[in-house]
Parts: sequence; C-alpha cells; structure tokens
Amino acid sequence: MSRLPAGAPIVTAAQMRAAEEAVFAGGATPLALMERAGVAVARQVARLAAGRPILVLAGTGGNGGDGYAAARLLREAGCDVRVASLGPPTHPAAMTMAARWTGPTWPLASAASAPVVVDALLGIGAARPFAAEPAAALDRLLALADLRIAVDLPSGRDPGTGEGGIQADVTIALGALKPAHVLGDDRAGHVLLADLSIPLASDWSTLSRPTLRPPRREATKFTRGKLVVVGGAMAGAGVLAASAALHGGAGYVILAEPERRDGAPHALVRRHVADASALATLLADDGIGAVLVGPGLGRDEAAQAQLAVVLASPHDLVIDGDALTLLGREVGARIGTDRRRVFLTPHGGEFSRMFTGHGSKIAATAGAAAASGATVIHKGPATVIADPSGRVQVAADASSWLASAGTGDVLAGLVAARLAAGDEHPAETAVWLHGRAAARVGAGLIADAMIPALSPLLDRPST
Ligand SMILES: NC(=O)C1=CN([C@@H]2O[C@H](COP(=O)(O)OP(=O)(O)OC[C@H]3O[C@@H](n4cnc5c(N)ncnc54)[C@H](OP(=O)(O)O)[C@@H]3O)[C@@H](O)[C@H]2O)[C@H](O)CC1
Ligand SMILES: [K+]
Repeated sequence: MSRLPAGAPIVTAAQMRAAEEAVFAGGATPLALMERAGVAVARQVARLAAGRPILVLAGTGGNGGDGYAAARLLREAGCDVRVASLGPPTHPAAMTMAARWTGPTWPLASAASAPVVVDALLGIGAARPFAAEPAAALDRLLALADLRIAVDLPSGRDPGTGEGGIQADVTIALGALKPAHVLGDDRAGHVLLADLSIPLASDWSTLSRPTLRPPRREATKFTRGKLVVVGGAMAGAGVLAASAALHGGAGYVILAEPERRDGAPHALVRRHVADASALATLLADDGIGAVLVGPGLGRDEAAQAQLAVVLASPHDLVIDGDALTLLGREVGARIGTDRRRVFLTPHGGEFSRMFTGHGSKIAATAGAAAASGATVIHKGPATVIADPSGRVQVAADASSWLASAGTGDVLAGLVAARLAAGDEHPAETAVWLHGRAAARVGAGLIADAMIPALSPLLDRPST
C-alpha cells in the first residue's frame, strides 16, 4: 500500500455521487467533470508510461467516459494510444467522450495488449462480476502488460469494502478516496489521489499527522502522565507496552506484576501486586492518568479478577489483548464510558469476539464505537480508529512487517501513554507514532526494535 495523503476524506460511493450532484447543481456539467477526470488521468498516465504504448480499456459507464477522455488527451499530447472497448457507452457524458475519441478502437475480445494498460472499465458503478468473455479478455490483456493503471478503482473492486477487482500496480482515485482504496488486499497497488475540486465533507478520513508538543516547562513526571500497566502471566508483553509508554512520552510508568521481577528499562517503576486486592490498593490513587490492561494478562480466574478491579477503578482505560477476549460481548455493559474515556485495541479476531460488525471494516468499527461508547482501534493492514461520535481515521499505509509478535503491546502502551499525558487524540497519535517507528526500523522489524525508534519521533513530528 502506498503512502496516502494525511487527513484526506474517505467517502462512500453514495457520498461521492451526492457530492457530484452538488457540483452539478452549482452549474458544472457532467461532461465538464468527466473532462477534469480525463485530464487528471492523462497527466498521471503520461508520466508513468514514459513514452511506452498505452492501451485504454473503456467500459460503458462514467469510468469508461474518463478512459475515452484520457485517451484523447494522451493522443493529443503525442502518446501512442489505442482503446479496447467493452461496448457502446450508455452513460450520456461517456457517449460524448467516446464520440470525441477518433483514434484506433478494438473490441475488448480481439484487442492486442500494450506495455501500459489503463483500466477504465468499471469504477464505483461495478454492479456484478464480469461475464466470462470479457473476464478472459481482461486476464489476457493484463497478463501481458508491464504496468496496470486503474482509473478510480481496479475494475470489479467493491468500492465499500475493498473486496475483489483486478490487480493494478497504480490506482488513480478520482475526487476522493473511497473505502476500497484503504481497505482490503493490495490489488489497488499504489494509490494516487486526483483532486477534481469537488467539495466533500466526511466523518471518515485517512490518519492526520498529530500535533506533538514537548512537556510544558512546569511539568513534573506525574503531570506528564502517570500510567499503570497491569502486567500478567506473560512478562514480556507488559514490559514491551510499558517501555513503549515511556518512550512514547509518559512521565511515570508503573508496571504492576503478579510476580517479583526486575530488569531493564530501569526507568520503569515495578510493583509486585500479588492479587486483585493489592491491585485495587495500587489503583486507589487520584494521580493516575490512565490504566492499561490486557497485554500478557492471560485468561484465567486471576486475570478476570484483575480486570474486574481495573473496571471498578475510576481511571481512563486502554483495554487490549486478553482483556478484550475476557470482555467479549459484554464489553459495552462492563466498561462504563459514562464516567471516563475508554480505548479498545482489538485485532480482527478480538473484534469479532466483542462485536457483530456489519458492512466494511470502517462501518463495522464505527458501529462498535457507537455501541460501546469507547474509541475502537481496530488493527490490521488498515487500522481503523473510530470514536463514539462517528469520527473515523484510517491508517492504511503501515509496514507489513508490523505483522509480528509484540507490536500490538507496543501500540497499546503508546495509546495509554498519550492518554495519560493528556493528548487530545491519543489513539491517532499512537497509531501514527507506531507506523512511523515501524517505517524507521524497516524490514524484519521486531517489536523491541520499535521502542528506541519512538523517542526521536516525539522530537521531529514531521519525519
Ligand atoms: N468521482 C468523480 O468525481 C467522477 C467520477 N466519474 C467516473 O464515473 C464513474 C462512475 O460512473 P458510473 O457510470 O456510475 O459507473 P461505472 O462506470 O463504474 O460502471 C457502470 C457501468 O458499467 C456497467 N457495468 C456494471 N457492472 C458491469 C459488469 N460486471 N460487466 C460489464 N458492465 C458492467 C453498467 O452497466 P449496467 O448494465 O449495469 O447498466 C454501467 O454502464 C466513477 O467511478 C468515475 O470513474 C466521472 O467521470 C466524473 C467525476
Ligand atoms: K477502473
């Protein structure tokens, strides 16, 4: 997945169509908007083709219209362009664009391929799978291409969920990103966003770059964020989370553990908490800014008792790992968001143990946040952050090397650190830091290596 623009709106196909209607109501014609799309596509294709012959596959709707417009503009610019047509256009503006295209045109089934293939068959209007004949022709034409550029969406990809579609190397998203550009597998390839000057409003966007400030001059280690990490049977998970919290900006991190343990980092304050009542005593402290429970907690009776104590405390919470599984479908009823902020950090499996999600990962996560009253950080190749107000941010360009043990503990520690430190958007900042740290570590990362990569990011937030 490519590096997507930060804070870019993500809209559904229905929102995109509504935004286009508003542009038409303001006086622009569908043909003028299609020409804008054609200009944007032609510009990118010319740059990427770098002189190689181009075959534009044109469908019958608006997506095909964009293809005919781009083909004409590329030909006018001196490129070697042919069109392979799925059939006569049915979309009015596409009919005009097809009539304006005067270059060579073949039926899809008999067209020869080219080094650069531009897929303008289907965009947000994909209604059903391709019939056998066009599907076979498409496979043949794409297999012979060196570069496959999809217009708006890889044809056949569900705009809402990112399922299916042809394999593209580059996708030019028109006007706005749709869920299919940030969700699903890698079939969209490198995503470029073409601005068509269509005003858009959406509660959903790509992850924004956070605002990071150094501690205030008068800060103390306690006011900078006092955090309790409730450790459990798996000692390493708690240490990773607590270390990430320290390097992620918390001033004072206590690791509460069921056994006496020591070791690095020495800045960590270790407390032996033999049982749930000892944990209750530790948590009876107004100065605590946040509590993290879950990493390495285990799922036995002792873990249940620890979790119950954490939930009974008045503190803001980050709930991760085993604690999410222990909560299961009871999550909304048990976390008590009327008196504090709660952040849940499930991966896909943990999410489905808590919530019966509907629709795309974005819609399902937004629904889970609304239902539980918590901010839900639904991890994966695309990490979806949804808060109970309906606001959603998606981080879709993190390193695939993050699929590695312990990276979730690091993220949970970061969310908790930012929450304890009073960050207005702890989830967004944490996910951003996590992604950037992974990028700095690079190939073959292990979770431990992310920890020292965090602190420099606090100093230079723009890197
Ligand atoms: N977003 C913007 O600002 C702009 C987008 N533009 C482009 O327009 C498309 C959307 O156009 P639309 O006509 O609504 O939809 P599509 O072109 O994606 O697809 C609809 C046509 O495709 C036919 N269809 C659907 N499924 C199949 C299939 N499996 N096999 C063959 N044909 C299929 C459908 O035919 P029907 O028989 O179902 O009626 C339609 O003819 C958007 O994605 C952008 O690329 C505008 O150019 C302006 C700006
Ligand atoms: K397409």
